[in-house]
Amino acid sequence: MADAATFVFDFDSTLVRIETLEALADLALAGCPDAASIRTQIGRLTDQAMAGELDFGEALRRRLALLPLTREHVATLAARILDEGTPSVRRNLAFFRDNPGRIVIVSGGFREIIAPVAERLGVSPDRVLCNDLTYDASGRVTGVDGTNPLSRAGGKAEAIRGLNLTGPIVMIGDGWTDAEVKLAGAADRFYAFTEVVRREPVVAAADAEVASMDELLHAEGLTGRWSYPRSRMKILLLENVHPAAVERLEDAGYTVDTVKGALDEDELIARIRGVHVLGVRSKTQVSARVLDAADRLMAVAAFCIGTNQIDLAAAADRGVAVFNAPYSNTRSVVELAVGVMIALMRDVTDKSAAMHRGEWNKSATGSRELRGKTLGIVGYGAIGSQLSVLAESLGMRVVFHDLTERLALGNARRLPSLDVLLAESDVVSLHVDGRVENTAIIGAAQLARMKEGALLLNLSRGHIVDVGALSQALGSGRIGGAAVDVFPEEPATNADPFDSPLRGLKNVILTPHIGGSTEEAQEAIGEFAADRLLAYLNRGDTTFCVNLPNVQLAEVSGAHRILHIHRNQPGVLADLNRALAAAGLNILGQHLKTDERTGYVITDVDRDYDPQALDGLKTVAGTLRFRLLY
Ligand SMILES: NC(=O)c1ccc[n+]([C@@H]2O[C@H](COP(=O)([O-])OP(=O)(O)OC[C@H]3O[C@@H](n4cnc5c(N)ncnc54)[C@H](O)[C@@H]3O)[C@@H](O)[C@H]2O)c1
Ligand SMILES: O=C(O)[C@H](O)COP(=O)(O)O
Repeated sequence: MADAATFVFDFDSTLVRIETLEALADLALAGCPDAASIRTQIGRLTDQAMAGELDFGEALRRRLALLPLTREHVATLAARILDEGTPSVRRNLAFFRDNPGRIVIVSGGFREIIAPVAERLGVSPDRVLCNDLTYDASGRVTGVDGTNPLSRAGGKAEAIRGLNLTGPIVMIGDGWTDAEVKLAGAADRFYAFTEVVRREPVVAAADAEVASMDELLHAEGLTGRWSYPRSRMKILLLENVHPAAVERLEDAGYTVDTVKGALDEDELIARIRGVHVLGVRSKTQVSARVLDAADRLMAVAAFCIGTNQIDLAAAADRGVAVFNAPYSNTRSVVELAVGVMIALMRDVTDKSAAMHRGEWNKSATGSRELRGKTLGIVGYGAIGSQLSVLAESLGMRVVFHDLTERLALGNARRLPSLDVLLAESDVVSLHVDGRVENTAIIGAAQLARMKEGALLLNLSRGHIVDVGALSQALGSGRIGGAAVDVFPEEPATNADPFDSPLRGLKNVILTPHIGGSTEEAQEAIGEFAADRLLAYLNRGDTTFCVNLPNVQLAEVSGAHRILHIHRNQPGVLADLNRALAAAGLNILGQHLKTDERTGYVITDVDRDYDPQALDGLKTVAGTLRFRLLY
């Protein structure tokens, strides 16, 4: 049988996330007046050596000579080096511990610092190839043992050859001295390790780049901490999603790309290949065509409330989960609704504009208080019901109409129809969802049923109101004023022009879809939607998913999790369990949830199985998507 590969790891910026010599410099130079300039010189020498521009031995000697380094400094760093482990190395300790005979550490660094890490990883001392510091009688570092090949240029290849290893040798490191090992013929493969630092010449000289231990293990066909390296999973976030989301997703190990504005259908089709998760807000249309062009897509997140811009059924039919952030901007919309109601009642925006033109027009005519007026809320969901509470606290009478049974809060009264509501209300505020059936539910006929001079607010979706009819009703004075935040056609970015029949009309407040655009709401949405995505990607949890059955799941522990999304048709669970049995998988736990369209089965199985056996599960009739998770 062929010998298994030996994995030779560099130390600095590979097994640990620091450059040892720079950390030692920080200790040795504490309180030294020239510290900044010495540190700069050391950093430059390190970079030159790592990029292959300066002989390694020469760079090492020069750097040590610059430092007042003592045995005590070295001991201090050695005592805390275990805290400096590279994140992906720390989560893959099992790989090191399970393969003690297959790991070598090779480094131009120093034995005292490397030894504690080698011990933690289970690498025996004779497989740790590194430099030995020399000290004078007072304990000051004088240099390194010059007989050790690692103190010289090309030393890594020489030291590795000295081990007389059999079988393929895989070198992993971030620096030029690591690339040289393969170039010198002492390794069969070289991976540029870029989790901590990415050096272009090193990547160019490598067989492949790996941004984490997970990617390395995946590339070598080995089992790592995760079933799939997260850094290989691409998340594309459009429409200026809040940085809190980017941070959360990147911290979890995923690769995130961002785009400031929305993309149109063709632009999105051109960008969607290779994307595992797409994040949008209200403007980007995620159509069936887009979903067809997506070859890797697992999930879409609407970093907002509305999901009418996403073809939810088409996504479900492709096993793509869709999430949103249903409550994170509710309060912001409600506050804007209250604000514009008061502004309309007092004609604030027209009066303010006149003042800016130098006109003073002090008058009470047509200005009214909110107190005692009737607010008619159409759509008594999250926003409508919260507006109801605030409006009552301002002294308004509240009536509402909703298609579904909703609990009336406070003294709010449910009305049997939209028409009754329109006839009773001094202010009508629209808070229905953006389903297609709600297109133009407020048109000429409905506006005609409203009280003479009543006000209309639309902070829900643009297509809900026939804006041509509204513009006429406002122009004739039939409607006393309107506040409109959403439009049938909205510009994709701030650089694009805006037009509407509502422009230039008296007592009409137009806002650029900013109902949910507060700092608080955007941050809360970023965090909420990112957390929903992470729960789905990392454990298969579909809580708050808007197009697949919701299943709340704990972290996978001590098992492998098989996620199976299928068309809801008879016999799928039985077929799946037959396939699991045929594959010899031992089921530890199983959940099934269905809706009228789709089924979702989660099966936790014993880890001890032949991975090839899983192929049979993908062929179960009705399968839309299959994923293994651990
Ligand atoms: N302007 C903004 O920036 C902004 C911000 C957030 C949400 N929104 C929009 O606000 C709307 C409401 O959001 P939400 O979180 O309250 O949604 P929600 O789903 O909680 O509530 C919507 C309610 O409308 C009801 N409804 C639907 N169609 C109806 C109809 N024809 N007649 C009567 N009732 C109907 C539903 O039964 C539901 O109770 C959505 O359209 C959302 O996209 C806009
Ligand atoms: O659905 C929403 O939450 C609002 O319409 C806000 O959309 P936005 O994130 O595009 O501002």
